[in-house]
Amino acid sequence: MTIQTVSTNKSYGGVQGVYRHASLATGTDMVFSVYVPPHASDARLPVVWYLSGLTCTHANVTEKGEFRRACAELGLIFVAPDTSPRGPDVPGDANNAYDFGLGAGFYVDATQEPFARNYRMWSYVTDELPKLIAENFPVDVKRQSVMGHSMGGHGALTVALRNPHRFRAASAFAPIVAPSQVPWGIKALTGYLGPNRDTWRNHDTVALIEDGAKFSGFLVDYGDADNFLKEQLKPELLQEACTKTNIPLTLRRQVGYDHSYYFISTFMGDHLHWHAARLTA
Ligand SMILES: N[C@@H](CCC(=O)N[C@@H](CSC=O)C(=O)NCC(=O)O)C(=O)O
Repeated sequence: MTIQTVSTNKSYGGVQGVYRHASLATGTDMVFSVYVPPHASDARLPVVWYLSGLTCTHANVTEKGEFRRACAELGLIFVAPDTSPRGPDVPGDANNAYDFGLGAGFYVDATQEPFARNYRMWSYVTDELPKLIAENFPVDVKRQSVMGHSMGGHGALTVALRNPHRFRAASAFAPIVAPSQVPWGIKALTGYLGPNRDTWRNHDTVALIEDGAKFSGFLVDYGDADNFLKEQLKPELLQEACTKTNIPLTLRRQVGYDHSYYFISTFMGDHLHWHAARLTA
């Protein structure tokens, strides 16, 4: 599997790169970013996966996430994939809405037409891209963790719950925790997976926990001035599910913060320290 370098820039002594490759999973070219901190030439470093939210490409967190200083200090590789396949032949939302189709892959493998061929973001982020990263960057695959924002927070939590032995830590900023119960998720899961709600449970954090999935613990931050909090995010449902099943959850209400990258970048350092503590233990 070959990758093409789009750009590299030195930052905090490491290298921020953007790369393109032909994805077998999605049948399209995909672009992702990787920050590699300064390291000894023979070192293998822990890797943090960051899954982005609706409307994002790799670029949003890369340009606004303010993760590089902490990653350089802590010796963490930071990988940011795109959120959907893209290209002239890739179908999107019928009305060009921002919450389905392009930029809104929801980290599932679609089974419904016309999305099933390209919208395979679950396979992409859990299988194809990890192999590509392992082949091309100095990662220690035994030390991986995952984090995300909003739709990407949903992705991070579901990826962790379904792969508890691969990921040593998982955290989220303002995640969608119960997509089966909120408008963004109902639209996406119906469109990609069809109307049978049984098939949605594997892609719903609260449902996965109710069905017995376990994880060592989560760190979740949300802002109490987030416009999406009450209708789409519902962190109280995650709290209830974790309490019932004894999954450790650090759920923090951040006063005055909204849904934006001003919020994410404020707490990014906290999350990376939390990940590093678990990745280097
Ligand atoms: N355009 C929409 C809101 C879109 C939005 O807020 N996207 C968030 C993620 S939301 C959940 O997944 C985001 O990260 N945007 C990119 C950014 O750089 O801020 C609307 O107007 O309501």
